[in-house]
Amino acid sequence: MDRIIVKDLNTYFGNSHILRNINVTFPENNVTALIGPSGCGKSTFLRSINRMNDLISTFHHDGYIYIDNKDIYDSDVDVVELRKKVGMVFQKPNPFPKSIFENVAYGLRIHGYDDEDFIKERVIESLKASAIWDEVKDKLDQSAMGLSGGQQQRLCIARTIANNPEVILMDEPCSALDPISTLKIEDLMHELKKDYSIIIVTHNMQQASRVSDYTSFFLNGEIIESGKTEQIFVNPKEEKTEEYITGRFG
Ligand SMILES: Nc1ncnc2c1ncn2[C@@H]1O[C@H](COP(=O)(O)OP(=O)(O)OP(=O)(O)O)[C@@H](O)[C@H]1O
Repeated sequence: MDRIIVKDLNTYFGNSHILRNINVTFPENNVTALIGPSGCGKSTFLRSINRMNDLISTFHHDGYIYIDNKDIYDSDVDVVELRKKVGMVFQKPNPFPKSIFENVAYGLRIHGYDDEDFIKERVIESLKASAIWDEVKDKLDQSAMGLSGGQQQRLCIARTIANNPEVILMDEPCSALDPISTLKIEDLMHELKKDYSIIIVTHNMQQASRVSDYTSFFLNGEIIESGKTEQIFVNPKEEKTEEYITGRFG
C-alpha cells in the first residue's frame, strides 16, 4: 500500500520555483532513496513532507501530499501531530544537552505523557529498536553529548521512534559519520522498515543501492525517474539517470 501520495506538487521560495510538478508515491514498509546532484531540491522535497518548510516565511506551494488519504497541507491539519507521525533525522546528529534518557523521553513529555512507567518502557523500547541499548543501558542518566557521533545519530533515531511515527525522513543521516557507524545505521534501516516507511536523501550511490527498495532521481527540481532501486541502477529508462548514476555529472 502507498503510505504517501504526492500529486502535482510545486514549491517556491518567494519567486524561485524550486520543485516542479512532482508526482510520486511512497510504499509503506519500504526504504525510498532520493538521489540527485546538489541543489536539485531533495531536501526541500523531504522537508515538504513534514511541513518543515513552513518555518521559512517565503515558502509556498501548490499541489498535494496525501498521507493516509489526507492532504497534509489542509487547513485543519495539526502540524505538531503531523511531525509526530512523520519524524525526521537530520544530517548532523542533534541531541539535546540533556541525559540520554531524557533525549528519548522528550517527545513523549511534550506530547503530554506523564506516566513515568510508561515513559520508561517506551524509552527502553525505542533505544532497543535503534540498536543502541547495549551501548547506553548503564549510563542513561549521562549527557547525550558524551556519545560518539554515530551513537548520537542512533539516539536521535530513538528519539524519533519514541513518538511512534509512521514515516521517518532521513536527510543524509550518515554524511557526518565514519564508515562503521554508517554501516550500523544502514543495518538499522533494514530493521526499521519492517515497522516504518523510510525516505532517505543520500549523495552516496552505494548507500542508496544498499539500503533502498525504491529510488527517485531528482534533477533541477523535477523527478526524472522513479522506480525499484535495482531497475534504476541496473537498467535506468532515462539517459539523464544513467549519466548521473554512472558518475558522468553531479
Ligand atoms: N530557505 C531557502 N530560501 C531560498 N532558497 C532556498 C532555501 N532553501 C533552499 N533553497 C534553494 O532551493 C534549491 C534546492 O535546495 P535543496 O537544499 O532542496 O537541494 P538539495 O538537492 O537537497 O541539495 P544538497 O544535496 O546540496 O543538500 C536550491 O537552489 C537552494 O538554493
